[in-house]
Amino acid sequence: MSTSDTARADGVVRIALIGCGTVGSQVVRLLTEHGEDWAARSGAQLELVGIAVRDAAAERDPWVPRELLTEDVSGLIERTDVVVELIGGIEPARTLVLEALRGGRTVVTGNKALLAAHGPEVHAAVESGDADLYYEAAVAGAIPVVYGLRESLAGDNVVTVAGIVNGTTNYILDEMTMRGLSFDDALAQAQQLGYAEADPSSDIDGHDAAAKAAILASLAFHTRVGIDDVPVTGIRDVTVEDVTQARENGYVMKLLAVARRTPRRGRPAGIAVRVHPALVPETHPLAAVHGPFNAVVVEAESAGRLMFYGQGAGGVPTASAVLSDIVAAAGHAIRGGHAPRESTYAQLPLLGPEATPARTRVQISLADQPGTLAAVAGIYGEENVSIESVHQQRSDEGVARITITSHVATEAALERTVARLVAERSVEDVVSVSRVEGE
Ligand SMILES: NC(=O)C1=CN([C@@H]2O[C@H](COP(=O)(O)OP(=O)(O)OC[C@H]3O[C@@H](n4cnc5c(N)ncnc54)[C@H](O)[C@@H]3O)[C@@H](O)[C@H]2O)C=CC1
Ligand SMILES: N[C@@H](CC=O)C(=O)O
Ligand code: NA
Repeated sequence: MSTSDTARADGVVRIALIGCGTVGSQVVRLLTEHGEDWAARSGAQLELVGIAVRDAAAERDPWVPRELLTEDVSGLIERTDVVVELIGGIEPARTLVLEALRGGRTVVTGNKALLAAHGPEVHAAVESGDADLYYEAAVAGAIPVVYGLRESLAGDNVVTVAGIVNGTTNYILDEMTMRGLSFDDALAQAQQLGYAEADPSSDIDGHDAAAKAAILASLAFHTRVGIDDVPVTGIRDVTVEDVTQARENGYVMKLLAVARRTPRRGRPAGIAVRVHPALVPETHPLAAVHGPFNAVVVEAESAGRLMFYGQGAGGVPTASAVLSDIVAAAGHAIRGGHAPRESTYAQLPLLGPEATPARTRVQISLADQPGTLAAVAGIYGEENVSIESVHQQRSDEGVARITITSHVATEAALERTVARLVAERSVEDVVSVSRVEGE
């Protein structure tokens, strides 16, 4: 008898929770507080049969039933239909998720690190075990963007996905921009509020956003994209001066995950996925995303532009996404049917820097003499980078501060341009190089 046969026989879907931290504890609360609603919506009685923890004696939130705590994870998995993995990280999460799926148990997880690093293995286990995999919480917390791409946009062709998908870094950049807080103080607050990963360097260095970008790109473009396919720059080097100056010039600095499909403006077919800080015009909807909030803008051929906005981090909002997956899984266990499987039929190639579209805003200090600006413009021209605007801020003691904003060029051409600016004799300093997105 398979696990869903058992569930169908008695109408009870047995749930194992692995990990009872920021998100897991809220899942326990919501499961117990609103059990009647979940039963009515899924047609199943949801029974939390155990909570696997590392230390059963540790202090817990008052609503966590102590009698359900166990340190025997495998023993717990064997007794259940749906396994909710909320420990995070690669091991032992990978082994436990594979064990559950191969045993025919549906898995609900918020673990983007695991999915982005071991997606093929996890999805293969889904196929082998005839169970389902749900991961709404893995990308942008409460925002139903996994559902949106996997189900709502299954009848469309996505062209671009661009968003703020890490609450911690958005909180930090926002506090630096709006309140002038230092990076360290803003990070400490984000940790206290439960937004940051157990190891916050994965937020700050962009790896959490890169994992989410890989998952979003895989869903959007029906192509397998892993975390190693995503070039990433985090926000560790962003200073209060950078964000302040951006603001003075009509931009807001955001850590963006961007995934684009070409052909676009005559470039070859493929996809480019990136995570990096970028200047967004203050009139763009992403500029208005404050605090730990996330937003994902999707452009699709027929639907046009869609924007998903909401809370991307924090125990309670993330638990909402986990609960929606649990209710869907329970409904399928009782009534039949499956969640959509991994779709990778398109297998579009990943574009390198020579084919990846990008724009930059470069600030240089330039000797204020005849012909120096022409030399700089010549470098842009020779590298086939079209200049959108040139702005001279001031000229002190024979040195002019110039800001050059490019049109869309390739990443490689922009990198060559900057390297040549650094080597150009009349350029005293390349003060900053920022990506520009969203125009
Ligand atoms: N906190 C957030 O805002 C969000 C978190 N997520 C994801 O949800 C998952 C959980 O995140 P959090 O609750 O924030 O993490 P957390 O660090 O607060 O909780 C994880 C819990 O798992 C426990 N644990 C670790 N290894 C274990 C093991 N072998 N057996 C049993 N328990 C074990 C830890 O002791 C801890 O209590 C992660 O994959 C994370 O990326 C996703 C979206 C938002
Ligand atoms: N650490 C993450 C939490 C959810 O994924 C974030 O800050 O967004
Ligand atoms: Na989500």
